[in-house]
Parts: sequence; structure tokens; C-alpha cells
Amino acid sequence: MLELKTITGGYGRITILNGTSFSIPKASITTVIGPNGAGKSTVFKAIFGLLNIQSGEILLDGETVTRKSPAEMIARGVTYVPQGRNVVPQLSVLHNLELGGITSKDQTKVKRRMEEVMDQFPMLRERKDQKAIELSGGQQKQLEIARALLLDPKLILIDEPSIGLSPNLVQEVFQTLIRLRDQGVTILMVEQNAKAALAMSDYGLVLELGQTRMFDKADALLKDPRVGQLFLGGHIEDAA
Ligand SMILES: Nc1ncnc2c1ncn2[C@@H]1O[C@H](COP(=O)(O)OP(=O)(O)OP(=O)(O)O)[C@@H](O)[C@H]1O
Repeated sequence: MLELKTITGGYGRITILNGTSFSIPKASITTVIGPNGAGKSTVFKAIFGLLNIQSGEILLDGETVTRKSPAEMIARGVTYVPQGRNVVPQLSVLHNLELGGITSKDQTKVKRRMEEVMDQFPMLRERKDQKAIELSGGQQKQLEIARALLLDPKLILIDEPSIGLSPNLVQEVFQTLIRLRDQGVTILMVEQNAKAALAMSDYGLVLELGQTRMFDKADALLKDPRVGQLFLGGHIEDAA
């Protein structure tokens, strides 16, 4: 569904992605893991048209989308949920949700989607008139995911959804992503919380120095001693 072919690119003159390649199938969850600074978030920026791509190709459903703008990627059914808190704190839950549909020319469809999305997230319907800041961290992440769903995306890029959340809330967010996958949405996620994320994923990708070091079924990566030692609580010296 999504394929990156030897992408190189970075910021100004600095190259961060050094020939990143991988492909992911439709209706799957893939988690990208790797050390700090490996270029995980930069991969998302490359896909979503926010990076200066020097060479390589990105294909979405077989069509070249390399260097398409974020607006074009949104029109093609891709959405990006960046790291951190991205709700507007003083706006109501409903207003925050509406922001997800602001670029659409079909506001009738957006209204219908608002209802469908609130059906999927009853907590948001219950709290629709409250300010977003009054939601818990996990609920705010749910609001961001719900907002990303307004345009009915087929691919969600989600960067560290579990950051700052308690284990229970992490599981809630992950369950939301699993439900979306089961509805046919493809999910590419970056996670520091590698063990928990791989445990709920279909595939895992290890990125190091802007290159794909490993790509495999998530359960195979979970069992792989190299991954265990490097990213799941072991030490780099042990893996050497
Ligand atoms: N806007 C930017 N301008 C210049 N350099 C940047 C910019 N954003 C990121 N970088 C650099 O690119 C490199 C890769 O950053 P990136 O955020 O992709 O890493 P990451 O693997 O997601 O790391 P982390 O796990 O720490 O979030 C880092 O060295 C970072 O300093």
C-alpha cells in the first residue's frame, strides 16, 4: 500500500535519511523503532511532504507521491498525527474535531463524518462541549486520532502516541488503533515504547542512521535477540 524506495533527504544540507526502503501492506499496523535521532519522525515528514527529498521514490497504492504537498497527501487519504499534544486547549472538543474537516470542500460529508466519528468515540460525544484542556492526556490523544479520521483516511502516520500516558491509557490508544486497522485503515507508527507497540503490531521496522536495518513480522522482531538487546531493555554492548 505504501512503499519507500531508497529515500534520501534531510534538513538543509544535512542528510538524515540515507536510502530508507520498506513497504507495508493495506490494513496493517507497522511500528518503527530505533535509537534517538535515527530519523523515525523524519520518515513521516518525508511521506507527508514536509521534507526536502533528495532522491528515491514514494509510492501510495502504486502511484508516485514523492514530494507531494501535505494538502495533496491529505487529498489522497493520508493523515499525520504528530508527536506531543496537538489539540487547541481552549477550544471545545467539538471545535477541535471540526478542525479536522476544515480543508474539505464537502462540508455535508464532514458533518456526517463528525457523527460517525463521535459514534466511534462516545467519550468525545459526552464531552463535546468541554474545553480540550479538560480532557486527560489519553483522551486528548483520542481526540487527535478522531480529528484525523474526519476525512476518512486510508493511511495514518502516528508519531509516539503513547508518550506521557499511563499504561492503561496507552492500552486504550493502542486498542483504538487496532480497531481502525480492523476497519481497513493502514497505520504506520513511531514508538519509543517498543515492546508494547510491537506486541500490538503486525510488522516492525528497525531504523538506524536513516536506513532500514530490519523489517519483519512484529512477533519475529520481539523474539529477535538483536532487537531485544538493543531496543527492549538490553545493552548495546551485549549485542556487539
Ligand atoms: N527541523 C529540523 N531541522 C534540522 N534538523 C532536524 C530537524 N528535525 C530533526 N532534525 C535532526 O534530524 C535527526 C533525526 O531526527 P528525528 O526526529 O527524525 O529522529 P527520531 O528517530 O524520530 O528521534 P527520537 O526518537 O529522538 O524522536 C536528528 O539528528 C535531529 O536533530
